[in-house]
Amino acid sequence: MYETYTLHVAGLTRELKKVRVAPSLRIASFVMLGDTRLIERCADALYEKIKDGGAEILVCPEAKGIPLTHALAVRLGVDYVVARKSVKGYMERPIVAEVKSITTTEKQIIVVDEFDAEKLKGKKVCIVDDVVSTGGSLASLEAVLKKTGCTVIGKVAVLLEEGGYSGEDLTYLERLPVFKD
Ligand SMILES: Nc1ncnc2[nH]cnc12
Repeated sequence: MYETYTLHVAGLTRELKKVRVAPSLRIASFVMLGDTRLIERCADALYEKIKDGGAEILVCPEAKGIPLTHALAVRLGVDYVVARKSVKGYMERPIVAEVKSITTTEKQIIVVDEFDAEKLKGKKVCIVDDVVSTGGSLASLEAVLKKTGCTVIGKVAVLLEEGGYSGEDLTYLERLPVFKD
């Protein structure tokens, strides 16, 4: 049996499973994939916070934040790019950076290919993610984006997890604790 953490976000309540990610660290697992009501409500709430920010395109790291990014992009009337976590066979001249993550022990990468880089070039970009924890994915994504010639004008997430990222430059809805036991 799992213990749970009760999350209140965007007017909804969800029970998150506490899962162990290290010998003395459990996180409350936040998976919004497939939860249509939660995705839509969070997109509404984030839209209200960033609608006047001037974003011309959104970027999200795959995978859990993709439906949220789609919902937010529709509200803003813009397109989005999904930064992938592996180099695909069809990618031309991929731009790659390494990622350090709280949930994954293996080495991870983040990658945008030339086709997506072209969409981003010269644009005002807002990065979207479901949870920001250590900020590792954000930092790697920003390193990749720098090489595409776009300008990151904002960063948004549903949750800021107590994982080391200051959150000063992040627009988010709620904070999420971690459990050191
Ligand atoms: N609490 C969490 N739930 C799901 N994914 C995460 N990534 C980092 N922290 C997370």
